[in-house]
Amino acid sequence: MSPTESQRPVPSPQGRPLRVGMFGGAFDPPHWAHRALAEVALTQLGLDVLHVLPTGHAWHKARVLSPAEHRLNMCLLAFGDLPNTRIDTREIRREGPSYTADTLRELHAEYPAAELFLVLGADQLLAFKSWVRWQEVQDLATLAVANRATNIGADAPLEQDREMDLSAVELPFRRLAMPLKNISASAVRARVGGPSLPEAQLEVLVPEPVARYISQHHLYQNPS
Ligand SMILES: Nc1ncnc2c1ncn2[C@@H]1O[C@H](COP(=O)(O)OP(=O)(O)OP(=O)(O)O)[C@@H](O)[C@H]1O
Ligand SMILES: O=C(O)c1ccc[n+]([C@@H]2O[C@H](COP(=O)([O-])O)[C@@H](O)[C@H]2O)c1
Repeated sequence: MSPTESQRPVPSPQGRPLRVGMFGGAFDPPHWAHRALAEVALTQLGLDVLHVLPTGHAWHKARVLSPAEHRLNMCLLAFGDLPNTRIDTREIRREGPSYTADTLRELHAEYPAAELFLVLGADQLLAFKSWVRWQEVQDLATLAVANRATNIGADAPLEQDREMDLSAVELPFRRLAMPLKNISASAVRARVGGPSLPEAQLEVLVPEPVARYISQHHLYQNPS
């Protein structure tokens, strides 16, 4: 099955509502922690389908994202072989900012009887109340959250293992159990843009086909 979104309906399971996940991100580039998060969401939430959505216009990010075409191609390479996973291009085709509330509303219309899950990392849970129409997001989907190491800057050492503190979060959310992976896309971009890095070293941070794509397309030579 082609991993890009298809109009083919997801078969209805017997005796329970369909379980549909949404996992959005800049994916600039997609890295191993993104892939691990998609995998634990699929298995721990028992998803019938997971929509992976590269962001279009990320209103909340200060930097300009790499062209959507590259981020989409890298998502196909990073997630394309996962079962029940569709790389969904609607946000990169949408005019204007990517608001998760709009995407979830569309998914709700497409899967009217389904249980929706929004898959995210702890940093985004902590920022959740800054999201546009976050109450609507919460009404439409269960937040499914993996923890993240506290030190996620570009210079973070890979072995950092302190979890973000979610104890003050008053919103209901479901935890996903995932070993901490101190990887961020910022760190990947910084490493590629730093002193020359063999492709093999990049594979510690991103799946091998993504590492090859980054190198073939000379991405992140001038990190921001
Ligand atoms: N190491 C990680 N552990 C857990 N969740 C993560 C991790 N990296 C990213 N995520 C989650 O994946 C989603 C998409 O993240 P995004 O594409 O912005 O990657 P990022 O590594 O945070 O990027 P950047 O460093 O450019 O801000 C978000 O919900 C984010 O919280
Ligand atoms: O809808 C919003 O206002 C909103 C604000 C911040 C982040 N999001 C979404 O959260 C997802 C992860 O964001 P990020 O910044 O970690 O790539 C991605 O799908 C974003 O579009 C959405």
